[in-house]
Amino acid sequence: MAALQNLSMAVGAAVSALGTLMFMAWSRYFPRQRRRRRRHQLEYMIRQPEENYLDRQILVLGLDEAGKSSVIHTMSTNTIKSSSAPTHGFNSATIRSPGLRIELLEVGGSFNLRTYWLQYLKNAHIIVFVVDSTDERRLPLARHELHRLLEAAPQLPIMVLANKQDRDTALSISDIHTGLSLHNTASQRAVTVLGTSARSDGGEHSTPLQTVLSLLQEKLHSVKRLTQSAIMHNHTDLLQTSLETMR
Ligand SMILES: Nc1nc2c(ncn2[C@@H]2O[C@H](COP(=O)(O)OP(=O)(O)OP(=O)(O)O)[C@@H](O)[C@H]2O)c(=O)[nH]1
Ligand SMILES: [Mg+2]
Repeated sequence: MAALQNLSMAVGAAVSALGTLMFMAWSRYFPRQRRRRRRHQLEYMIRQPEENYLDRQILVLGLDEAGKSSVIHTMSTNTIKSSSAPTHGFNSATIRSPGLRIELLEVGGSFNLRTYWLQYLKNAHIIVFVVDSTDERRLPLARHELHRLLEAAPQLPIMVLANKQDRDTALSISDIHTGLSLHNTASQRAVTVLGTSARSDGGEHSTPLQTVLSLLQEKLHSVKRLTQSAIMHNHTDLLQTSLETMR
């Protein structure tokens, strides 16, 4: 009888120890699961706005001294820079606006760097081609470089900025348009030419750079990017079939 009593006490103690262990395991495991779930929800909420952005790139090209860095500075900071050093390589700034994260990327305009321009077309959504309106002597060279881009990527929108309109010696927008032979472009899309100044408001023939930025933002909501195979020289026949959507 005593042996039976001892056995039932031992079984009772074992059951209670097991119950305690199971309770401890349960209470440790579930709060951790809940914490993990809450952390995932939080991470998702933090990531959400990023996922709603469209990443867009504006490729800013043009001859050396045209004013590319100055234009990028004014657009991205809404301030005027009194001087600017030549870009040895590239230079960039990021602008955020509702639904867009825009990278303004300049590749320097010196002779050596111009040979690399075409390599940057594949990531661009729009080209902004900056021309020094006071540099009449090099307007034919600017035309040559611009038409090289137009031929390499006929589908890519291009906006030309006739910059330095604040200067007395600046050519008019219509002179720049003619000097760049834009009426001769075989490309299907019209190339917009806007007068600008990165130094001041540029007077009555200028479009403020913040207005230019708004126009670009509008365009960037709808543009597509070209695939690598669409960036070619003299093989425009394949271009029609090589467009891909961004998302
Ligand atoms: N008056 C005037 N000067 C300008 C304007 N934009 C740029 N500049 C000046 O022109 C010079 C060249 O400007 P940058 O912005 O460095 O030219 P860039 O096209 O970036 O030149 P690279 O980097 O060498 O290819 C600098 O001294 C600028 O201050 C403008 O709208 N008006
Ligand atoms: Mg520069």
